[in-house]
Amino acid sequence: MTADELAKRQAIIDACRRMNALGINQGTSGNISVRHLDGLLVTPTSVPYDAMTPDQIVFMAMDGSHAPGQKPSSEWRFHRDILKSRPDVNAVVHAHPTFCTILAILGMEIPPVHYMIAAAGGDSIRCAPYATFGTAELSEHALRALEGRLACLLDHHGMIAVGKTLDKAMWLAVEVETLARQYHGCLQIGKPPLLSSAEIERVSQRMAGYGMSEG
Ligand SMILES: C[C@H](O)[C@@H](O)[C@@H](O)C(=O)COP(=O)(O)O
Repeated sequence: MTADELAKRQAIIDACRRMNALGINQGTSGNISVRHLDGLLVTPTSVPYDAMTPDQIVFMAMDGSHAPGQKPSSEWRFHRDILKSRPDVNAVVHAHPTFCTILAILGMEIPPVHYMIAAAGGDSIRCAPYATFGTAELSEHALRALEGRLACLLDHHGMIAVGKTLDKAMWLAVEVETLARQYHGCLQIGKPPLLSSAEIERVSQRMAGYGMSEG
C-alpha cells in the first residue's frame, strides 16, 4: 500500500470519528468514501468507528468488485454511483444527523431559509424518496436528488454531502445539519419567509472561491 493510500484510509477513519464527535451521526450509522485510482475507498459495514483500522477500509473498483473477505458499507452502491457519475466529486459523506433526518422523515426538502444553502449548490436541498437501505433504487433516488447539488436528504433515513475533497464534504455535512436545525426551529414559530432564487444565485457567485464553500 502506498503512503498516499494509507493517508486516505486514515483520513476516512478520522472523518468517521469526527462525524460522531460533532454530533452529526451516531453509532455505526453513516459511511464515507473517497475516490482512489480508478475506484474508491469506502468504509466497511457495521464496524464501530473507534475500532476501525486502515486495512478494513475497502478498495472497490467502479464495477463494484473488491478483494474477497472485505465487507464494504451496505451503501456502497450510492457511493460508487455518485463517484462514477460525478467527476466534480471526490468524496461522499453519508450520515444520520438528527435535524436532517427529522425533516426527511416528513419528506421535506430544505428551502432557502438562510443564504448558506447556496453552499449545497442551489436554492434547495432536495429530499430523495424512500427506498430500502443499500438498494440500487435508493442510489437512483439519491443521484436524482443530487443533480446540480452537493447535498440531499434521504426520506426516513438521513443525509448525503459530497465534495471535491473529504474536508469539503465534511464541512458541508455540518452546514446542512445546521440549515436543517435552523429550518426546524423556524417551523416551531411559524412559516419562515424564503430568500429568492435570484438572491441565492447572487450568493453563489460571491461564494465562488470563498474558503470551504468552493466545490
Ligand atoms: C443499516 C445501516 O445503518 C444503513 O442505514 C446505512 O445507511 C448506514 O448508515 C450504515 O451502514 P454501513 O455500516 O453498512 O455503512
